[in-house]
Amino acid sequence: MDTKEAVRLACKTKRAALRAEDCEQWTIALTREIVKLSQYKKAQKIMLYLAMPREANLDAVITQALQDGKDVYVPVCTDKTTMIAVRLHSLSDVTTGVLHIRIPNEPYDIINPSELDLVLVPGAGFDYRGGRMGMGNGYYDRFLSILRPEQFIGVCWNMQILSQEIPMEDYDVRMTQLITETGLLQCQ
Ligand SMILES: Nc1nc2c(c(=O)[nH]1)N(C=O)[C@@H](CNc1ccc(C(=O)N[C@@H](CCC(=O)O)C(=O)O)cc1)CN2
Ligand SMILES: Nc1ncnc2c1ncn2[C@@H]1O[C@H](COP(=O)(O)OP(=O)(O)OP(=O)(O)O)[C@@H](O)[C@H]1O
Repeated sequence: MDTKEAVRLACKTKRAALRAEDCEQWTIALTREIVKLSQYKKAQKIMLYLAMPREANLDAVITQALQDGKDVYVPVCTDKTTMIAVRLHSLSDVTTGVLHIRIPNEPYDIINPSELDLVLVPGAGFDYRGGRMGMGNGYYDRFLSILRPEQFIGVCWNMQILSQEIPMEDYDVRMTQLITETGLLQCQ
């Protein structure tokens, strides 16, 4: 079996090779799939993420959620192991963080993770059993460890779901559901 780092590199390489035009098309379908989810409709406090290039993009979902009057939160990494959820009032009220990801401008309005109704979780790759390959710092594993599985859904492009199982450690948090541009998938 491949090592976790080999799988991570393969996932990141495959994502980096995607065409921007394909990602734009998929974003339209992904947005539609997310906003029709009952979990999305029911959620008042929702954590999304500000996508990196080629990553499943949620900007249109964020715009919709703000319009729907939901409280929107996005991740901010404050050190090598800690990630906090910070309120976002507008997609234009952001700056670029050290990881070259957009983050909200300070001052931060931070929410306790347990108060979130729904967390949409990014990943470099997922498998059909809900295994997740992240960016390698364990930020989401720590963040999600105190939440119930119904509170979070993995988000990626359909081509990022691997047929091989992602190597998982004890601390890795499994998804029970994945959402892609082709729809919702219940993990086995
Ligand atoms: N959009 C998004 N935000 C997120 C995550 C994510 O996966 N996606 N994260 C999920 O945990 C956290 C950030 N984790 C990250 C960990 C490592 C790298 C990283 O290594 N990036 C570049 C190098 C950094 C740079 O550009 O200087 C790389 O891929 O080589 C990026 C994000 C929180 N925010
Ligand atoms: N709950 C936890 N408690 C302590 N350490 C953890 C925990 N979860 C993960 N780690 C540490 O984080 C490191 C990275 O984990 P992993 O490779 O699974 O990250 P990832 O899920 O891919 O990254 P991310 O969540 O940041 O996208 C591991 O070496 C592990 O030691």
